Amino acid sequence: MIEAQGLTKRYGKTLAVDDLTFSVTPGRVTGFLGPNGAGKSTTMRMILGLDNPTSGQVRIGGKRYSELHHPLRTVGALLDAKWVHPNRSARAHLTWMARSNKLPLRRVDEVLDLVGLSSVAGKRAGGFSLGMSQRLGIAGALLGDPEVLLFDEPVNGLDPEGILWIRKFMHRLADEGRTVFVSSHLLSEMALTASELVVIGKGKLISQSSTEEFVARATDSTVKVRSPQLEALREALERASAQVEPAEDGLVVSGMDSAKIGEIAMQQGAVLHELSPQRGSLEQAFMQITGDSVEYHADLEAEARDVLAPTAP
Ligand SMILES: Nc1ncnc2c1ncn2[C@@H]1O[C@H](COP(=O)(O)OP(=O)(O)OP(=O)(O)O)[C@@H](O)[C@H]1O
Repeated sequence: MIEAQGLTKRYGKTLAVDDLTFSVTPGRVTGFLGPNGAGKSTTMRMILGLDNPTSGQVRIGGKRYSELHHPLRTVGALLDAKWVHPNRSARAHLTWMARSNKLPLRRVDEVLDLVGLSSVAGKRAGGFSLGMSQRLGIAGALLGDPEVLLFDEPVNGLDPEGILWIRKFMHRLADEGRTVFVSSHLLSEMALTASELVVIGKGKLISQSSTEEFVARATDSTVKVRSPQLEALREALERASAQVEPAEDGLVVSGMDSAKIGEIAMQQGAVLHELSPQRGSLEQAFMQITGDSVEYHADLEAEARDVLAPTAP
């Protein structure tokens, strides 16, 4: 469990983190979402005691980082995958970490196996691809078998296979009952990875909710309906104050949920061939919620375009 209370960090004139209050619970992946420069890394550094808050506090399992007796057994983190000494092998790097933190050396081979690096354990980390470096970073985070894990932009720059691996691995860690907090500016990625979202912009909390709620709250949900008795159904829905638009082979209904639409269809004796809620994307949700902030809006629009754009042939 991570709990931030009024967490604030000022660097000179820059208010990097502004009165953040949120909590991250065990057993699920919580996404920490916001555009570049929103304050995600600064928040993570404060959670890990690498930076002191200007005001407010953050606790892990009820304690400040500096109060933890065995920090690596409580919280593991991947902040920058490339900080490993390039001439050290993966195994030598993890052994050094285990020794300096008084962790059992048998754990080194266990974590190498967990992240699938056993076969390259003796190779120089400097020759690793980004994906392998991320795995090594994750192995380091897992050395102390901690309950709480923090990952800062873990999929940045990875190929689709690497992204999928990280996503599955995070789900697995959460399924083991751990607290998994992962930052990203990739909105689509977070929709697939996280079931809970802490969303920030300009250092401030925009929302904390389930990913589903975040999208549902911020986008207009509609329901697609197909029926052989379309006209009669359309009239009945309009009489019940739903907004109805024609679609290619049916209707798109807003202002009414699918349960109510199904009841009205039954009363009309209309057969339903389709009754499917259409959800907006996380991108739309973020745009809507942060729409009043021109700076972020532009930034996010560009990001959403990058995320969603098909790659050029
Ligand atoms: N050590 C520092 N000194 C001065 N300003 C800083 C420092 N660290 C961060 N900042 C500023 O604080 C703000 C938040 O930065 P931070 O790196 O936490 O954002 P972020 O959401 O992690 O973005 P990114 O994904 O680009 O890293 C930015 O305006 C940044 O320039």
